[in-house]
Parts: sequence; structure tokens; C-alpha cells
Amino acid sequence: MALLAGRTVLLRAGVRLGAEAATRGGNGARRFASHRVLVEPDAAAGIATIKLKNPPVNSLSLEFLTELIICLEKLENDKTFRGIILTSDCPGIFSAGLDLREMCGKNPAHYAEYWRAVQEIWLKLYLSNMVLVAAINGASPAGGCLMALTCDYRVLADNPRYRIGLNETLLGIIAPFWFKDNLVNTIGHRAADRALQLGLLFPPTEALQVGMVDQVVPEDQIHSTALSVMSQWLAIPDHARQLTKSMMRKATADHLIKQREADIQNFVSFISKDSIQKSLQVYLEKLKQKKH
Ligand SMILES: CC/C=C\C/C=C\C/C=C\CCC/C=C/C(=O)SCCNC(=O)CCNC(=O)[C@H](O)C(C)(C)COP(=O)(O)OP(=O)(O)OC[C@H]1O[C@@H](n2cnc3c(N)ncnc32)[C@H](O)[C@@H]1OP(=O)(O)O
Repeated sequence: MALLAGRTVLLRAGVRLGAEAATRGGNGARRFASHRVLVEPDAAAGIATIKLKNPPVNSLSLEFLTELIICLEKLENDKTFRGIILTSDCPGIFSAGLDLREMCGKNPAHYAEYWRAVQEIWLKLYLSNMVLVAAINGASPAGGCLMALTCDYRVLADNPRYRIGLNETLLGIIAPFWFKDNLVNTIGHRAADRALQLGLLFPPTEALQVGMVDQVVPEDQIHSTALSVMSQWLAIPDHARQLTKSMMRKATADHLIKQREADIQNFVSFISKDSIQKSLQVYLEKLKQKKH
């Protein structure tokens, strides 16, 4: 049943999908992988595990986002799969969020194309008909946190270095309204107000307390926990769960869908400002110097 999916991917024609491959797994299910998105299917269970693999930190570049969008479309249209576990193949990092290099020193057309892809991945994940469980096995700032927030359930590995949150203000930028809406829907208005203004990155215990994640487990139990949560969610008849999900999420998604173009223009003019470019460059430089 396609209650929510089926929208078009509006991306630059000809973005290279890398060495995409489709083979048959041991259980007969199609296994497909691109350079940066690994899909491990379990056809018998109806579950696909997506492993993000864009080292070193799974930053969400335009090419990576494009591969992910295509992968999600394929899974959404394949009736074999009813659930996705979203996790990382990069040790200690779930995702460092949006790729800062896509937002620095480029032209307005590039910023517009990039932002459309960011919107698209959010809509694809947020409106998916499938059950999405995030198995967060690493740090998850900003866009990384947003991806996790689109999921139906979040399991975080218990490691104090694995902080999660929308830290945009620390970079001198602003979480867009639809990031904010997704966060408010998850942790409530007061907690979101504080978290967004202060750019808070929550360690596991605090993330659980505030409701940013649903469960914190030892790192070696993250996949088994995600599987057991998934089986609980898949026990619900699809049509009832999907209609309920749609009822809960439609207004938030429509908020963006209705003003997608204006949101792109807003992003382009904001990110093109000299002062914002300067802040992002300083932040990137600090990240680079951290090692030395
Ligand atoms: C009224 C409203 C008006 C206007 C609003 C309109 C629009 C809104 C405008 C903007 C919205 C933008 C929303 C942005 C969302 C984002 O996601 S921004 C990205 C935020 N991400 C971060 O802050 C994370 C930064 N990274 C880290 O903290 C750490 O790297 C890490 C904890 C993830 C991992 O730490 P380490 O393992 O120690 O790794 P390193 O720090 O050494 O990093 C390795 C390598 O990777 C580079 N890198 C890290 N993060 C990014 C990134 N996000 N993008 C690009 N590159 C990144 C880092 O520089 C290192 O590079 P090298 O030195 O090896 O070259």
C-alpha cells in the first residue's frame, strides 16, 4: 500500500550513482549497494538494514544524499520490505550531519540543489510507509540527529561520546522550521526551545531523559535491540499502522511541502551571506585543527 510514498525525486539529472550493484543474497532477496549506502536485506523477516558508509564521518554530501534517496525509493517500492533499520558503518559516528563543504564557497544554484536534496531525504524518511528504526551507533549532531528523528523508534548505543542533538546555533546557523517541527513533535515544545537555542548535544542518559531517543543499550546489543523493536512494530497490521503514521505526520510534512520553493530561496539567501560563510569556514577550520 502506498499511502505516503510515491513522490518524485527532484534532483539534478545525471548525478552519478557510483558503482551500484544488484545481486541476490543467500535468502533470494535482492541485495543492492552503492558506494556509500550498504543494504543488507532479510527478505524472510521483511527487513532491510541500511548502513551509512561515507567515511570518515558520514557527512551528508549531495552525492551521498542522492544515493540514499534512490536506495529508499527502491526499498519503498519493493513489497518484500516492511521495515528498515538505519545505522552506520563508520565506527563511532552515526552521521556528522550536513556536509559543511556543500554549504561553503559554492554558488547559489549549488546551494539550491543541495537544499532540495536535504528536503527530499527528510520527506522520504519522515513519510515512509515502512517502519523505520534508528540504531544510532555513534555521534549524531544536526542533520545526523534529524535523520534519526524521522524514524519511528530510536535506539542509542551507551557511550558518552555518542552525543545527539540539533547544534546548529553553535555554528552560527539556524535549524530550519521543519527541523524544529520534527524536534518539537519528538521532545515537546519547552525542551525543544531550550535544546535549539543552546544547540545542545545530549549524551545518552540525557538524550533518553529528554525523549530524544527511546532506548539506550550497550553498544554490542544495538542491532539485536533494533531487531526486537522492529518485530514488535511489524506485528501491527500495515494498513492500520500506516494510516496512523500518516495521521500523526501529515500536517508537519505538508508544512514543508507547501512552501518548498520558498524554503529553498530562504536557505540560499541565508547561506550566501558573507557573515554566515565566514562562520562556517571558521567552524570547519576549528574541526580540522582539533587534531593538531
Ligand atoms: C528565520 C530563519 C532564517 C533562515 C534560515 C534558513 C535556512 C537555515 C540555514 C541553514 C541550515 C543548515 C542546517 C545544518 C545542518 C547541519 O547538519 S550542519 C553540520 C553540523 N555538524 C556538526 O557540527 C558536526 C561537526 N563534526 C564533529 O563534531 C566531529 O567531526 C564528529 C563528532 C562528528 C566526529 O569527530 P571525530 O571522529 O573526532 O572526527 P573529526 O572531527 O576529526 O572529523 C574528521 C574529518 O571530517 C570532517 N568533518 C566533520 N564533520 C563534518 C561535516 N559536517 N561536514 C564536512 N566535513 C566534516 C572534519 O573536518 C575532518 O576533516 P579532515 O580534517 O580530516 O579533512
